Amino acid sequence: MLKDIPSPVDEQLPRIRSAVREANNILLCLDFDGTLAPIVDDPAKATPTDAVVDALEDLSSNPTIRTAVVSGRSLTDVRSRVDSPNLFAGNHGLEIQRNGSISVHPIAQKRATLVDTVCSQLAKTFEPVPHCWVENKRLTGSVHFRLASTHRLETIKNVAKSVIKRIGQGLLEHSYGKRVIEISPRIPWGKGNAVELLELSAPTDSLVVYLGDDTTDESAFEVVEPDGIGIRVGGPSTSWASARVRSPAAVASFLHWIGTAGPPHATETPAKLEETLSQRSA
Ligand SMILES: O=P(O)(O)OC[C@H]1O[C@H](O[C@H]2O[C@H](CO)[C@@H](O)[C@H](O)[C@H]2O)[C@H](O)[C@@H](O)[C@@H]1O
Repeated sequence: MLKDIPSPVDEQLPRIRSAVREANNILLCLDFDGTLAPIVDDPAKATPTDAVVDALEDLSSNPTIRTAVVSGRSLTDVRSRVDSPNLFAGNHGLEIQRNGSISVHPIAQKRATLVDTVCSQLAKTFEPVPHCWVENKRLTGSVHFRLASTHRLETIKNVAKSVIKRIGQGLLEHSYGKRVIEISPRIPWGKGNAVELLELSAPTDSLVVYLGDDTTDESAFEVVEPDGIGIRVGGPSTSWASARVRSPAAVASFLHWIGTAGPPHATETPAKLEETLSQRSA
């Protein structure tokens, strides 16, 4: 499979519908910011839409669908914003909550002190820069610059990169998200690996569906496709996902739809489901 521009989900409905109807169980993995919650200027104010909350609550009573949130936020943070899913992965998959226990990637655990040192230094460095600030998430960190002046962006990125390189001593690395520089341990681990672990907590015959909007979601799409279904939230950019929806509003429609079209309701007529999905995402 090659990275390509995903098709609008409506065009992929026949394939998705038959996969969903043939599945005995579904593992539905969901990114948080930009997927369940619209992007907002202040990360502390990010919250899932009411339609998403309703859809997730409906899904929680469906015994054949397990829901998982897979976020770049810390586990504690994301859990405080959405609580009905069955499984959680925080810090881009470095911490996972399943079967009542939390596991943390052992190397990430060892490098938490280094992340803390880098975050403290970056917070001091950027203190005089308006609208540039650091979110310390213990296992990873984020330098936020959503509202910073455009003319400062290159400097912010260069300074952040050099501090991460100098203090991180090759044990930490940086990556870019939506108006954010992510600081993480340099280890071959991402959301895709987290999804593989979460799959162990779902019935073996589960169809895996993943919805996400950002670069860190790509490793999960890559793991899930082509046997499962990757759905990118946003415009027509290249991705490992095969389908796309426009926004968290369309995500809510998809969640409602999959709850209706999923295993226990496989007898719903396709025309009715298509009509429902297109009405909801209009
Ligand atoms: O994997 P996610 O659940 O999508 O988390 C990725 C990052 O999301 C948050 O930052 C992003 O959303 C903010 C609120 O909408 C926005 O202000 C910011 O510009 C975005 O980058 C979160 O604060 C980070 O910790 C996550 O890594």
